[in-house]
Amino acid sequence: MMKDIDYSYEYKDDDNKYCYPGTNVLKNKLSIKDSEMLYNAEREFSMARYAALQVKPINGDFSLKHLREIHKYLFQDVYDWAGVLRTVDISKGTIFCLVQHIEAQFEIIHQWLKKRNYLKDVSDRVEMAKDLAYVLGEINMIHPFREGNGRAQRLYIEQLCENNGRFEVNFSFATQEEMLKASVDASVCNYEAMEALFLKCLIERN
Ligand SMILES: Nc1ncnc2c1ncn2[C@@H]1O[C@H](COP(=O)(O)OP(=O)(O)OP(=O)(O)O)[C@@H](O)[C@H]1O
Repeated sequence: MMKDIDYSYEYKDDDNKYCYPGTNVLKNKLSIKDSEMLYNAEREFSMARYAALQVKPINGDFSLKHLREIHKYLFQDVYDWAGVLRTVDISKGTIFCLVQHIEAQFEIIHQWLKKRNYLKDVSDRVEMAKDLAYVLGEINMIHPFREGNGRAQRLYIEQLCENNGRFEVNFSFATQEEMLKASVDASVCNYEAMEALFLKCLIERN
């Protein structure tokens, strides 16, 4: 049973620069000033871009630059700051990485992956689930962007699987609640729920 925590974002005052004055609506290229309309439009645009990247991924070295390129592609229609690291500290019950540590913290994960040849040699499904759970749990805690972290990091993970060649990951096999619980648990270095989520979502290719 999940604790009753408010998972909406909280920001410091300097978040104002991301939003239209007096609102919590993110400034956007579509000039939408209604939060529900923006939510829907942003989902539609990013879904189309997400599908395009699934067909033709952005090649990269799984560095923060690579993740930024993915985010930029996904949100290019909606936000000027697509692909740009956030400049405001954020929390959702969980306090995410402080702005000044984002690059260094991501580099730790990048080096971890590099040492493991970007998981290219993993052939065991359980081992792959364990490694991906760690990577996603940690990247989620970094939360490099003001919005759109979930979508960008899921694509990044899909591309890690693609790079391995033996596995595919289909996140639609897990619910949003399962992802949320797994993410919250991972924030205190408990990766069990995230591993279980990957065991549900990882498919072995023929
Ligand atoms: N309290 C929390 N602790 C840790 N992770 C959280 C928390 N609340 C949400 N998350 C995770 O943050 C991610 C969503 O981040 P964000 O809202 O920036 O991305 P999004 O792409 O806009 O959303 P979504 O993942 O719903 O498509 C999800 O993976 C979610 O599980």
